[in-house]
Amino acid sequence: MIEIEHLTKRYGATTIVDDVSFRVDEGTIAVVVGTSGAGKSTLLRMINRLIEPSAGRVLIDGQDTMSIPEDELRHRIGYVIQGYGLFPHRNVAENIATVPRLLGWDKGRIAARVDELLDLFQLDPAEFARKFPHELSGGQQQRVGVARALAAKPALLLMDEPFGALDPVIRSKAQDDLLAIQRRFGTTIVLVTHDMNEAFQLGDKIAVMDRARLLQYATPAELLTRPAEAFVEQLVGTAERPFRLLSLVCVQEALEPGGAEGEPILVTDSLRDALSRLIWMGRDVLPVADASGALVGRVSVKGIMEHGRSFA
Ligand SMILES: Nc1ncnc2c1ncn2[C@@H]1O[C@H](COP(=O)(O)OP(=O)(O)OP(=O)(O)O)[C@@H](O)[C@H]1O
Repeated sequence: MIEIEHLTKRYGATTIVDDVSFRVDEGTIAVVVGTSGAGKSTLLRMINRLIEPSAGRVLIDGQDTMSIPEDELRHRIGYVIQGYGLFPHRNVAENIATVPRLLGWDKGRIAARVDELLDLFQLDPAEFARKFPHELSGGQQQRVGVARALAAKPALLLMDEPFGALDPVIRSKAQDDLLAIQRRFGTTIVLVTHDMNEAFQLGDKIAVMDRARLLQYATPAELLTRPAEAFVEQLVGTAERPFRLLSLVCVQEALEPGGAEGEPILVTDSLRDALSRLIWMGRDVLPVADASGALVGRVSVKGIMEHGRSFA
């Protein structure tokens, strides 16, 4: 668990981060959103002490980061930035091995971890381990950057606009991959983004910042249904509200008995996906299947609409 308490950064008379407090539970993702210059990156960098706070403190599993030597802290906290920050003269395997090497892992253990991560990020070790960053696409560099940050199994991963440079298709895949890997390793993540869709897709909790202050820290559903201030409401986008809410609910929640014609949708898909498919196919009902492919019922436009109205 990470606890941010009254964290503040001042440069001269200007306050960049103003008395920000929130808590990130173990194995969850907190996303920090807000306008440009709101202080998001500064907040993130105070967590691993790349920037020293003017006031306040950060606790990792109850331990004050000020009491942890800086190099140890950087090993315990992975850090991914836009542009990936890969070492240009080191190949992919060497890049990923950076922190395990500093920690003195033996060669066999490092090699096994590098292969495991390359596999996980769908980069064939035989093809990619010896390549240099300039020989990779942007999406591949991004994956190597995240793999490197995860190499020594950090307790916490900080990500500053990690997908900012990717095109929309690769970006969406990178977000899905991050979620899958995060669920697998149980990594705690704090991620900064400009992109509200990304915040809603990834965040267990979302922190909204504006002009150095934290306006609200809440689950995506709370942010949509109970915005603390007009600014939050505006940022979330009132027109998008029902669709964002539907994207947070599984088909399971609106499952009805009975069958229907056509290709089934999964119980774990979102109601937004289901509605989109229903509209596109010009149908009123779709069959629903579970992970094994067995039909378990159906979902209807009417049922989804009723669900959507219950949010209001
Ligand atoms: N070393 C510094 N000295 C003075 N002001 C600074 C310094 N570093 C950052 N700032 C200012 O602090 C404010 C917040 O910067 P920060 O990068 O944290 O914002 P941000 O929310 O991450 O912005 P963006 O989304 O545009 O990256 C900005 O107005 C910036 O100009």
